[in-house]
Amino acid sequence: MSKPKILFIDAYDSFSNNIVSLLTTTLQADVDILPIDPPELQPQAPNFTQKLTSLLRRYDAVVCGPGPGSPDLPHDVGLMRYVWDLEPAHLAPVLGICLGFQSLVVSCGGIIKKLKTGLHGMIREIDHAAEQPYLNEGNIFYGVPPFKATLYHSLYADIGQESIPANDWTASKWCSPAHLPDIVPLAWVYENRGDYIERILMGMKHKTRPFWALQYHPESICTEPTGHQVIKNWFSEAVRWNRENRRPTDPSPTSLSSISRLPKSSTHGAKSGLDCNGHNASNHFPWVNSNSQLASFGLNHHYGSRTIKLPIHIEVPDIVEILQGNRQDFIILDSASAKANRIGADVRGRYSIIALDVDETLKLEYRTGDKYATARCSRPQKPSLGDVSEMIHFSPGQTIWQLLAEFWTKRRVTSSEDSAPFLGGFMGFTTYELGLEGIGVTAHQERQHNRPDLCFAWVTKSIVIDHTKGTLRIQQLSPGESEGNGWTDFIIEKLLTSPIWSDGLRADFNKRTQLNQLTPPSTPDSIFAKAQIQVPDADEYESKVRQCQDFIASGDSYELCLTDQTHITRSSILSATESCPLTPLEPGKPPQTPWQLYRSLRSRQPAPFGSFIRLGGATLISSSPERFLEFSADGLCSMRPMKGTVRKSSAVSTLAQAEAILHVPKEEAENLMIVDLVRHDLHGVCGPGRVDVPKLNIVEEYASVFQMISVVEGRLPANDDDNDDKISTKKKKEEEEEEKRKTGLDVLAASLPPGSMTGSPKKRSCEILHEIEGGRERSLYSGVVGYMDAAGRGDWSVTIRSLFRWDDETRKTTTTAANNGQGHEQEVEVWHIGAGGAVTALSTAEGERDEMFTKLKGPLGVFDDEA
Ligand SMILES: C=C(O[C@@H]1C=C(C(=O)O)C=C[C@H]1O)C(=O)O
Ligand SMILES: NC(=O)CC[C@H](N)C(=O)O
Repeated sequence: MSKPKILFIDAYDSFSNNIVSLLTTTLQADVDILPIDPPELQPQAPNFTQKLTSLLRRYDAVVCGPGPGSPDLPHDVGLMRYVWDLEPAHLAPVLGICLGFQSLVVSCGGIIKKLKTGLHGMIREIDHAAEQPYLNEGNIFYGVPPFKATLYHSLYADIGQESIPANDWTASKWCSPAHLPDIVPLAWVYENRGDYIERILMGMKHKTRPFWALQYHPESICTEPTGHQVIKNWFSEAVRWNRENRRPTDPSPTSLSSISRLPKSSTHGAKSGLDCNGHNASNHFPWVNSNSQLASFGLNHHYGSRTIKLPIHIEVPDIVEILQGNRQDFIILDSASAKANRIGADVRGRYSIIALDVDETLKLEYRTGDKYATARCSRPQKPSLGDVSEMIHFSPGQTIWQLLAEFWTKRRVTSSEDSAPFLGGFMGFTTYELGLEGIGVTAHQERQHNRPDLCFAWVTKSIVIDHTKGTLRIQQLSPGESEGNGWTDFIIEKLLTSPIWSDGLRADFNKRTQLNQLTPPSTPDSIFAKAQIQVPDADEYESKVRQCQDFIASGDSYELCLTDQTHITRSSILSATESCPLTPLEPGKPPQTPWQLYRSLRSRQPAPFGSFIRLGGATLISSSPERFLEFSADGLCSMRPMKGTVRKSSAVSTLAQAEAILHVPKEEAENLMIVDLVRHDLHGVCGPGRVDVPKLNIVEEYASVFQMISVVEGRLPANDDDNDDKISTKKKKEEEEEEKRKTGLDVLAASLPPGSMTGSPKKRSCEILHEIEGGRERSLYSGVVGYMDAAGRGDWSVTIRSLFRWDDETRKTTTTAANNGQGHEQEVEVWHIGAGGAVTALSTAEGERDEMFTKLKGPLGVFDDEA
């Protein structure tokens, strides 16, 4: 028997791929995905109905999915509302889910209203018609054991349920209301609102047509699997209806180009040669294979390394200070919390990675909206020749991700069993705005700058520190097998003979005197004293929280990660072209140089994903606790969304106390919403049935806060996977070839911006946040930082709890000296710190304001820290 075919109509929800996965795995079906507003199927077009019916005929059944907004707004439901009203001869069996459910209710004459308080990520016992034989005909809940399900909605169906007296409820709850004869209720949830019980319709069927619908989310990780029986029952009913009504079907594949598939289901009708980012596989970048000076950078390199013991007193910045004076660019991924975690099983941030000689490496840069990327490299050996740069033009359909993938794949190096997590390869950052471009949100005003949204350096010389083993590995990718050796010996010699290596106490003294000489001599301390700090206005922030809650109440979002930025303006220590002095902290003085700010932040707030980055005109100093995505060369992708924050205090100082605060429905729901969103992102690249949640809502301890995290894992389709579709055509082979190429980079590209920084559904939430946050760029904040190495592995953190500045954001101001009243001109630099938190229906404005200021406190504190 051929596989069932289902059409899923997607209303731009961040849970859609989870539903497609559920349908594919529980029904062994092929599921095609069609957005609610495909350009080829416009309701105003003259032959729309005919086109729609001929499309539906190709499927055994249709699912109308969840989504932001209201079923009363045509723009929010698009195509959905037309499937209910087709002529009887053209009907197809349909299952509506959430927004799809509400759309069916509206088509039957029901009214949609706002719940007293939205129920997002709330898990409730479903009261369903399991024992109603008289409803047996089409009762998809019949015989289903009790189960709990996750809800994600602000709106509900009013079918007159409130007017039924309590003592009539049991007898009437499964009866069609007299004024809405087409609606047969099949399931309810009862929500205790304190002074009354709200009755919320959770399931229905249409009296005469083949339509069923669920208000809850059957695909959520917290909906009990017992509930999956409802999906099976629905599909049996759909098949029965098709058979009994001799519904005409059309086995030919559709030619609609808006239709897509998750990877690894069978191939009919899927886009050929296009991956999740719309790359066309056959449309390669000629630049990558050209022999231009930059395109051949790092090709045919071999790996060499030497490992030495790391003395206990040596820290990551010490190593950089020994090896990297007088440089402009830096990339340091610093697990500053690792030392604290050395005892015990917690290996978050086990490694630190220092890129060496970043000035001399190749950098690839891209700015959103551009149709090209730039490769650049400086020539320190021949400074008179200046920097080299090449423009790499995109042809239609090409993206920066494809360029990176091609460049990366050509530089593959195999790793041995005991290799470091990073051998060399890409390291860098992306901005929040790069992520917005990927999901089609491009509402930003004309940009007043020319900064890159992505800057990756191809790092060939690096150091990996294993904090658990206490070792340091010096490694190089170099053209000849043994060419690296001389260099690694030289670096080891330099480390071992440096004064601080062998003698911790003496070294500390030496380090200070030695490096003090690097401090620009002409910088009077008074200049630094007055940093102007502009923090968000507390009342305004609270009012923004309330605006978010209005959008949540109207059904436009389920959760919004609201953020704001603090700006610190102070006299400039570093101009764009200058090297970055590695000045140590000076006792009794606040940090001045970027390096001192980094040293200060890492000791104030040691974090597993800290970093110091100077690249592409940006300086980023981060103490991020949040891993975004880690992937292995063989396709295991692990994401670690973080939601739920408690500040450490005398009242909350132990893990048990924090757990008591965080294991409450509000916090768990916030985290669950992002877990389901991340599952969707991963399903989109890994395919149906390939995503699991090994950890849900685990509380972890950090330097100044406790955080709740979850772990979501996806397995990319492997090369040798069985495809149960037996049809072997040339086209299928090509598609399989294409899918084989999926790597962690595809997951990275498909998952930005990080869901924990947007809220859900991602696209609509980002549009709303853009409006509420005043259209300002978040820039590096809410982007990601990390690496993907030459062996195919990667690790990325979310850029939070950090400060950043751009070299081009300096200006001249005139200041008046206090002692003589004279004005003098000086250059100022501006640092930015983003902070925020997830707003839900259950948030309070004061609570969110406090959370934002708590998160701001750590990074902001470095400006008046005294070493
Ligand atoms: C928005 C921030 O943090 C995000 C929001 C969190 C929350 O709402 O609990 C937790 C971690 C981050 O994903 C921030 O640090 O500025
Ligand atoms: N998940 C959904 O489909 C939600 C539907 C609708 N936007 C609501 O909030 O009620």
